[in-house]
Amino acid sequence: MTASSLRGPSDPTVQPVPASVMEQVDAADTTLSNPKRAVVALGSNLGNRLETLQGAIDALEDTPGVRIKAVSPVYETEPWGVEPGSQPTYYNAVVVLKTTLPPSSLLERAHAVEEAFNRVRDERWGPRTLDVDIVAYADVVSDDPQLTLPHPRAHERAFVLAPWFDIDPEALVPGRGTVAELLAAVTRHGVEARGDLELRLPE
Ligand SMILES: Nc1ncnc2c1ncn2[C@@H]1O[C@H](COP(=O)(O)OP(=O)(O)OP(=O)(O)O)[C@@H](O)[C@H]1O
Ligand SMILES: Nc1nc2c(c(=O)[nH]1)N=C(CO)CN2
Repeated sequence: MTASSLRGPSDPTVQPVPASVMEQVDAADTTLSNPKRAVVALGSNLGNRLETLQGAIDALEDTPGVRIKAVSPVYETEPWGVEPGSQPTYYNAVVVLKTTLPPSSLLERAHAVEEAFNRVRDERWGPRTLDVDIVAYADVVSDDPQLTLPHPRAHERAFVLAPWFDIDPEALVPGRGTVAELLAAVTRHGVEARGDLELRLPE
């Protein structure tokens, strides 16, 4: 549907469509014909971590309007933001995908995938079977607390930047700089590549 097909001035029973609604309709049209690139970070520190990360990748790929384009190596990482030794280590990975979903729908899907893997939300940065964060969506910058883009802490997390750099060394964090320079500025202590483990790109 285009803006002009909705406006139809010849029918007097048709109410004018507010400009804000038309902007949303046009934006959705543009997204549908022009898939956007998004970067999603995955983490798990409870249960079978590798199986859970693979399950999350497969579930994302099973989403209408989502195609996974690249899957990073697996990193084993010390829990960030909590007392050292207070939680099991994480497995972390990053995927790059193309999507026709708008950012809010991609987040909804991310939450549904977390729930499918029995994610419990209690304490902040508590241990979890699965965390699915939207790291970046095209070049969108937003401070909406429901969906802040890029992710407000991604630029300071080696467990996000290192796997992201591996699959897209030229990547930019909108408003922050290149992944390469951000990665050079953070400590990689406690962030180890697990070359013996592998996540598959869905077929
Ligand atoms: N870019 C984003 N990706 C995922 N969630 C986000 C994002 N920006 C804001 N949020 C909001 O953050 C809320 C808390 O998310 P979550 O429980 O995954 O946080 P967390 O993983 O414990 O911590 P962190 O946000 O530091 O990774 C979500 O309900 C979501 O609405
Ligand atoms: N190493 C590591 N630490 C974390 C992680 C994570 O994925 N990996 N996720 C968190 C909340 O999103 C908090 N701390």
